[in-house]
Amino acid sequence: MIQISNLVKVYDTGDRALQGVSLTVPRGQVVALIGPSGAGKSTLLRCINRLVTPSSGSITLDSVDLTTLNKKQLRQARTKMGMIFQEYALVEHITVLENVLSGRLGSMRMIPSLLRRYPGGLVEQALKLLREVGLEDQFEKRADALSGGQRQRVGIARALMQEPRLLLVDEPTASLDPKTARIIMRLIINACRERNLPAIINLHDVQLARHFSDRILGLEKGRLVFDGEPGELNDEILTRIYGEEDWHTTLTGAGNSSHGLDSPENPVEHVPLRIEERIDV
Ligand SMILES: Nc1ncnc2c1ncn2[C@@H]1O[C@H](COP(=O)(O)OP(=O)(O)OP(=O)(O)O)[C@@H](O)[C@H]1O
Repeated sequence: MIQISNLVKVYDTGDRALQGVSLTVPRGQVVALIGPSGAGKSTLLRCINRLVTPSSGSITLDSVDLTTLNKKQLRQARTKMGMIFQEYALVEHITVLENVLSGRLGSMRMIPSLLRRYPGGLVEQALKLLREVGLEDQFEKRADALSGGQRQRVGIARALMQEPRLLLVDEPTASLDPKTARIIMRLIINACRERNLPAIINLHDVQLARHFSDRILGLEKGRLVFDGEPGELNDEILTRIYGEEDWHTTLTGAGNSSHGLDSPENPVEHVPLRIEERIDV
């Protein structure tokens, strides 16, 4: 469980990116974080993994206050936070398998980690994760020989390799086509369901957020202006978060046939990937 209390971040430039954000995400809950550009979504994720130092407030992951840790404790805490990035952040010149294994480097002892000597059990675990994301046949390929969708699958497997207690996901689908985006979201959701893993997913795509998350948080100018179930999102709330727009088409999917998403009242709970989804991307 992650608990955030009255989190404030004021950058040196004076930008007040977060202005007192409080929230609790219990185990197993998948939360979509939405909001306009500059609302503070990335800052919130970066405060949690402490790439950014909060100005005040507290962030507690499984009873450990992340804001008061020294360097060594922080390194340890980070091993329990799996990150998935928009641009994948893979090491291009090494194999898919090595990229997945690298998820474990942070929790290995110094010398084996420097030499990248992974115990046999870890290799089996990485291969199992590659099977889970549908990439078992590609384990020897170099990362730079993969498509965007395949790269994101490696990113997911690498984050899961950490055996995290929390997943932090920053725009996982922004560089992908709509169908691949759905496949990737489904993989993330299924992984969380299976592991009872909480996740905070920063998303620009409101339809994907409504379709795949358990809960939606709306940030605007550093403040939480919505916290509710996907089905509660309506024109009025979207206007509060993003400003005036014809939100009807976004909410109904009208005029956006490429997504063709189901209604949030009938969400995808745990959907196995179809055969073509395992090999297409
Ligand atoms: N390193 C930084 N230094 C100074 N100001 C920053 C820094 N990073 C972000 N900001 C400011 O903080 C505010 C929130 O930015 P943030 O990137 O968290 O928003 P966001 O919701 O993630 O936006 P986007 O959706 O465009 O990525 C903005 O006003 C931004 O200009």
